[in-house]
Amino acid sequence: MEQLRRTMMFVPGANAAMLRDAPLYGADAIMFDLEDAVSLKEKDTARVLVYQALKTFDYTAVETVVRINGLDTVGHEDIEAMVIAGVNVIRLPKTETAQDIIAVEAIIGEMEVKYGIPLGTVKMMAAIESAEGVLNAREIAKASDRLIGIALGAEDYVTNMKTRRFPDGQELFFARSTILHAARAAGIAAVDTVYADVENTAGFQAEVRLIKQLGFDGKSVINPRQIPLVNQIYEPTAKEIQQAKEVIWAIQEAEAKGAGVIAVDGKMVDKPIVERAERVIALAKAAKLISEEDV
Ligand SMILES: CC(C)(COP(=O)(O)OP(=O)(O)OC[C@H]1O[C@@H](n2cnc3c(N)ncnc32)[C@H](O)[C@@H]1OP(=O)(O)O)[C@@H](O)C(=O)NCCC(=O)NCCSC(=O)C[C@@](O)(CC(=O)O)C(=O)O
Ligand SMILES: [Mg+2]
Repeated sequence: MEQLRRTMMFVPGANAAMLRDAPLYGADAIMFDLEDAVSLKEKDTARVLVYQALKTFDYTAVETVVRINGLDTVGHEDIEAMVIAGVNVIRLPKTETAQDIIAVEAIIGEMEVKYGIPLGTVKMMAAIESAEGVLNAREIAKASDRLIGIALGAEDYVTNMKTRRFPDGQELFFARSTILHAARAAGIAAVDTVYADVENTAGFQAEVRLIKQLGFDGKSVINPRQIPLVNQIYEPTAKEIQQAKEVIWAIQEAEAKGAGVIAVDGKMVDKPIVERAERVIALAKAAKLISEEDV
């Protein structure tokens, strides 16, 4: 079954109530934050709270991700606690080089051996948040078999680029395109950045439509209100599902007859079009819009 990564909700690690309620809002993944949403004096508290939350609450309906601190601060302690707690994915912020990934991977592996967890259980994500990271995106995306995706961290990125975020997102076009290409070349997910203005629904929807058009798998979000807005834009429509089914039925019929290229509704259907139709069906099944037996 296709793993949906339309919405990855940041949850500040030191906020106990948010940790408890986070799985109730329908995000595909919850990203517990030990990094920038946690003040320096709360780093240890947040680590303990997230550890306890992972051990106590029922997060089986979501993918669990923890954004750790860098290895130059308390990242090592974060990794150890999260591997024991059974997190699905560790996200490294501010990734600049493939070596950053290799260093974190080595610690995860060491912890899995130390605590008797099968090697390779804990997956990784890399957030790219600087010019250096964007320029190295290709090597970063291929640095480890544990990587399930790479993400853009645009607030840090625009700061590094000596600009700010604008409504049309032009300042992010190179970074988004580069990260997407790196992810696709490595066969992993591409996750877009947060949208800070929680009250601006129209601006948020416009950004989600743009990143879907570019090809991102989904977006990091910071507030439960943003989740249905993303999911709704990402969900295949009834018309798209019907068209996808017709393409698949037509190609199945053509193959049975030994035909090559065919037409559906006057439009040529070939291999890439069939692949896209199959993806629509896979996404519709993962979102439970149609049953597993359908098509
Ligand atoms: C934005 C706001 C303050 C608004 O507060 P408000 O109070 O107005 O929200 P309301 O809508 O009124 O809340 C209604 C109910 O939902 C609950 N609720 C809200 N948010 C929830 C949530 N996230 N998780 C669970 N529960 C939640 C709330 O507790 C309440 O529950 P209840 O009282 O029971 O009704 C709040 O959302 C919030 O703190 N967000 C997280 C911010 C954060 O994590 N930032 C760090 C990550 S970005 C970064 O670091 C940049 C980056 O690195 C990114 C990259 O790399 O991509 C880069 O460089 O770009
Ligand atoms: Mg950041």
